[in-house]
Amino acid sequence: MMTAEIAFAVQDLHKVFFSKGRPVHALNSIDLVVEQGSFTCILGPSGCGKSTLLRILGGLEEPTSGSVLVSGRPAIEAKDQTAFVFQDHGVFPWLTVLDNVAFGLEMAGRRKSERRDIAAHWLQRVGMEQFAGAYPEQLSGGMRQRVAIARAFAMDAPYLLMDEPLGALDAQTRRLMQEQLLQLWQDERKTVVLVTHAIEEALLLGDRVVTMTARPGRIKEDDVVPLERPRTLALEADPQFIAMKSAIWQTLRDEVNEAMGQSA
Ligand SMILES: Nc1ncnc2c1ncn2[C@@H]1O[C@H](COP(=O)(O)OP(=O)(O)OP(=O)(O)O)[C@@H](O)[C@H]1O
Repeated sequence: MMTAEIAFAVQDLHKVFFSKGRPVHALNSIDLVVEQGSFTCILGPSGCGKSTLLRILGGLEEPTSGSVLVSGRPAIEAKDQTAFVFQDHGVFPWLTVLDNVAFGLEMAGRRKSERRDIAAHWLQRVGMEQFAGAYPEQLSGGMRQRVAIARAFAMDAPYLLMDEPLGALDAQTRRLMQEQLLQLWQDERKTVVLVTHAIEEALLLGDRVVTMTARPGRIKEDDVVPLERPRTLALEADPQFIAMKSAIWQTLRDEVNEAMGQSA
C-alpha cells in the first residue's frame, strides 16, 4: 500500500502516565494502520486507553515510545489534519450555533463570508439550520452534539477523531444520531476513528472494529465488518450482524471483567 493511502500508521506505541509518582501503563505495543476514507471503531473496557490512543492520533498527547504518523508526518506536527468530537460536545456557550460551527474555519484562516456559508451548509446537513442564531444553553444535549458534529465536518481536516460522541445521549436520541452520522459519513467518506462502548454502534458504523484489552491496552482483535453499505438501523436484525455482535462480546467480556478488578 502506498503511504498516500494511509491516514494513520501506528507502530509499537506505548504510553505510560505518572500518577502520584506511580507509572500507569496505558497503552502497550499498539500497531494500527488506518486507511484513508475508512471508518474504524475502537471498543474496549473502561480505562484501557481508548481516549489516550485517540488523543495521540490527534497530536494532543505525545507517545512515550513508538511511531505515530498522520499522512506520513509525526502526529504531533499534523494537528491540522484532524478534527475532534468529544462526548461532552465542547461547544462554546458564548457563541451562537452558527459561530460555533464556523469557529474552526476562523482558526484555519477562512474569510468571514466563506465561514458563514460553510457553517450554514453543515448546520443544514445536521438539520439544525433553524437554530443558527441560538445559543448552546437553549439546546438539548442531542442538538448540542449535532452542532459539535457539524463543526467537525465543516473543518478542512480530512480526518475525524470521535471520542464517544453519542455516549451522553438518551437511548432514542442516540439511535437517531447514529442514523445521521451514518448518512453523513456515507455521503462524505472522511476518515473516521470513533471510540465507543456500544458494540452495535461499532458494527453499524464501522468498516472495521478494533477491540482492545484491559489496561495496559493492547489490540486484542481487529475485525473487518463485511456488511454492505449503505447501511441503516434495520441492519441490526441481520443474522450476520447478530453473530458478529455476539462474537465481539465474547472477546470483550473477559477484558471488561479484568478492568472491573483494576484500581483507577
Ligand atoms: N493525564 C493522565 N495522567 C495520569 N493518568 C492518566 C492520564 N490520562 C489517562 N490516564 C490513565 O490512563 C488510563 C487510560 O485512560 P483513557 O482515558 O485513555 O481510557 P479509556 O479507555 O478512554 O477510558 P473510558 O472508556 O473510561 O473513557 C486510565 O487508567 C487513566 O486513569
